[in-house]
Amino acid sequence: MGDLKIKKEDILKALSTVEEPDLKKDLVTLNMIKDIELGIGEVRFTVVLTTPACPLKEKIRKDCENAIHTHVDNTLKVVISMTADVTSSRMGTAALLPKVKNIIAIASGKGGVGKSTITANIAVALKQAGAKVGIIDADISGPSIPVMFGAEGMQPLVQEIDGKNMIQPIMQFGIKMISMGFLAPQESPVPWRGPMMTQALRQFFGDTNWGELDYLLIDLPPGTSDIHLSLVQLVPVTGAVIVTTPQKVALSDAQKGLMFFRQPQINVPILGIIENMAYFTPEELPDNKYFIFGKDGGKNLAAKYETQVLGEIPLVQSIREAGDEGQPAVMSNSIIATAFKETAEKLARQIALRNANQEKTIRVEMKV
Ligand SMILES: Nc1ncnc2c1ncn2[C@@H]1O[C@H](COP(=O)(O)OP(=O)(O)OP(=O)(O)O)[C@@H](O)[C@H]1O
Repeated sequence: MGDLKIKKEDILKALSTVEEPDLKKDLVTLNMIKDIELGIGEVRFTVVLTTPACPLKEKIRKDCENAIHTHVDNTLKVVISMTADVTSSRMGTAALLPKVKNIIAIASGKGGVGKSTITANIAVALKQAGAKVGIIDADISGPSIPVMFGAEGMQPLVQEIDGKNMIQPIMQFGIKMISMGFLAPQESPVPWRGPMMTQALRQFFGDTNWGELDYLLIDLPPGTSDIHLSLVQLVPVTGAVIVTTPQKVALSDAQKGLMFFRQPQINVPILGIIENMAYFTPEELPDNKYFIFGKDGGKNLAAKYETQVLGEIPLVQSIREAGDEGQPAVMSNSIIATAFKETAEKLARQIALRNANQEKTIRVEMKV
């Protein structure tokens, strides 16, 4: 029977047998256990995860419960609170946006493969999991984010903060966002030159009041452009996600996009590939899959470049409709929502892993 003889040390000892499946260290060493409280016949504690969108949440919870039942007392009631403190790739040293923990570039080779759709849905999925999320629509000359969030015509306020005029991002569905679509009339025929686009991007980072964010997603224009170069020069980017369809032409362009980030002078890690329009499915018959753009293209690309597929999103009419109506499809209650949520979880996991590895590298460098 669980009673007062049980000590916090017994609980910690039991929990030190539970391994974080990705980080391959135990939860106590990783400092993930907080606020242990012992009551009569029960123990309560908090597990602090590296992301609220942790796909292994339930496994970790079960493993903790089993460890206490095995090593302490099998009649003890175990009450676990799960919270998250998102790890940062930026180690608090960044001059620009020091309170933004992770900056994620969402890129594609070819246009129209669904990059903005993926950005919008991943952002909502991360927010739904409990993360603080922002989006920069870096497609300066062809912004889609305002439409996808039903935010067309909204105009950001400008507020003076510490003597500097700062743009307040638009807040829609709990996500902060900025886009040229909020700042300039979209019918304008004026062509954007490279330096003007770079200047706009600079403003999105430096003159916008982002506050604290766990994930800032950057919806890049298709291909590789001045904007891509400006992005990596402006801020240390945590990692890039490549969106592609399984089609041959899209894949060869995706490959170029991927190689851009891998160049030694750019050196942005690839977090994974999202295959969009992986197959067509009529929503009422989800088991019927038609591979109209080809099959396994994303998988093969991931294998060739030693990265992973974060998700395979089907081509479904309601995804297009949701985009046009300004309510990302992940907000509906459907199998599509699940596909986006799982993709967001896999991405969050890769970010946490990348940050853990970076920490290791820094520690090793410091020892030398
Ligand atoms: N999985 C999907 N199922 C159905 N429609 C989709 C899907 N993904 C994207 N679409 C639709 O395809 C069109 C293009 O998508 P989107 O604007 O996201 O592409 P993009 O890669 O950002 O384009 P670009 O970079 O050229 O602006 C949109 O109308 C969108 O609603």
